Amino acid sequence: MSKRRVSYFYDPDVGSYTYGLGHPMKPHRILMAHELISSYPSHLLLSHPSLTHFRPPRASAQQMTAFHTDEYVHFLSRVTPETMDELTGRGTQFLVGDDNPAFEGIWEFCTISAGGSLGAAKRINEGRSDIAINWAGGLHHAKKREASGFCYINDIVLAILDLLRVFPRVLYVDIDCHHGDGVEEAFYTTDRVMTCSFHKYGEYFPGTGTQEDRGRGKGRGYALNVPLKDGMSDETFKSVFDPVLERILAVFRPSAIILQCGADSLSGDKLGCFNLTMQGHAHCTSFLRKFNIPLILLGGGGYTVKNVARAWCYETACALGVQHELVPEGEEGGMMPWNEYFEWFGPRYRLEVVKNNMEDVNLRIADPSQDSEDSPENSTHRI
Ligand SMILES: CN1CC(C(=O)N[C@@H](CCCCCC(O)(O)c2ccon2)c2nc(-c3ccccc3F)c[nH]2)C1
Ligand SMILES: [Zn+2]
Repeated sequence: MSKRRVSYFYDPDVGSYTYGLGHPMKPHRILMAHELISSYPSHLLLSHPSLTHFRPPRASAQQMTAFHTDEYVHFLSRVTPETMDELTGRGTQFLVGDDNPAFEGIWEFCTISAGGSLGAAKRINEGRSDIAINWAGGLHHAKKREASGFCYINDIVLAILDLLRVFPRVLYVDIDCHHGDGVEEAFYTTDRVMTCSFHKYGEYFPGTGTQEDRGRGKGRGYALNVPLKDGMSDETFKSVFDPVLERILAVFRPSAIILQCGADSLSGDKLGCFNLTMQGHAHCTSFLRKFNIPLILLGGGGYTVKNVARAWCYETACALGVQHELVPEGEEGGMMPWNEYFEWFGPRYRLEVVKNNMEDVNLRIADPSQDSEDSPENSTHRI
């Protein structure tokens, strides 16, 4: 495991924001991940000699308008729960539907999330880090002029725009259970950014991301969608991830990479429908790290908070190449050190996300005699 210079961006205020009662998105998970990462013995993670820890400067409105409209950014900087209805024309503009509430501190939350990803891009642009991490980033649904899917400011698009000032070609990889539509849309017509998203497709938010969507004009062939079905397992995922990424790296030859590590693709996620273990999810980080191309790791979805913290802690270790000290190879998940949220990890208190026995629908053989409209489920039952 050769060394990598790693930068870790974290703002201790991020965990205090809440989307409101009953909303599945919990910024508190970022705090839990940080507490777990901090709980490992000194030489391991945050005090590892190759890791530099930053509290990133908050992104400014001006930085955000590199992608978003002035009107939308100005709106986000002043909207409150009280003024939301009036300022959005009863939810018809900017914040559509119940997914994207105007919660207390929404503007500060956006500046922290985007500030971390812009800090990461700066470190990579300066050539001072090989890998830069912002678990508060990865908000891939946010659009130019409106919020979507719990995302308000698209920190990923902002970071990629910054990288493009230095690097000729940027690769974006997205392993969130939901299609990375906001990032794909932003770069759909350029050949300087390749977007590659692995996601559940079929009666699932946001509904985009079919294999046929491959980019437009100069960007044709520079958007890649891998639509998947319920129950995706570690083996299935690896069998499609590795060959697709090998080919992209050989043909596109990216000069920088951003990996969105949405953790709702883990087994048992509250909103997800895949069956990845912590190691299966982290395989993407380890796989990409090996190519020694400047790499940014970002967060994303993830709604079973204890498993989000486990995955992002383990992936921080993968970035440093010390994951086998946290979970000895071949052994079951290692007992985790005592930490602020220890009781959340019961009853085994281990650094593990184990798979369940749900069927991997991706393994069903599509029956060619069925017309394509039928979902594989139907054809299997038809006698
Ligand atoms: C009108 N249609 C119904 C809406 C819809 O189905 N939205 C998805 C949104 C799921 C967002 C997933 C976000 C993400 O995980 O991809 C993410 C978040 C940050 O980075 N990535 C959704 N909302 C919820 C939800 C919202 C509020 C309360 C409870 C809920 F279950 C679950 N799933 C749209
Ligand atoms: Zn998601």
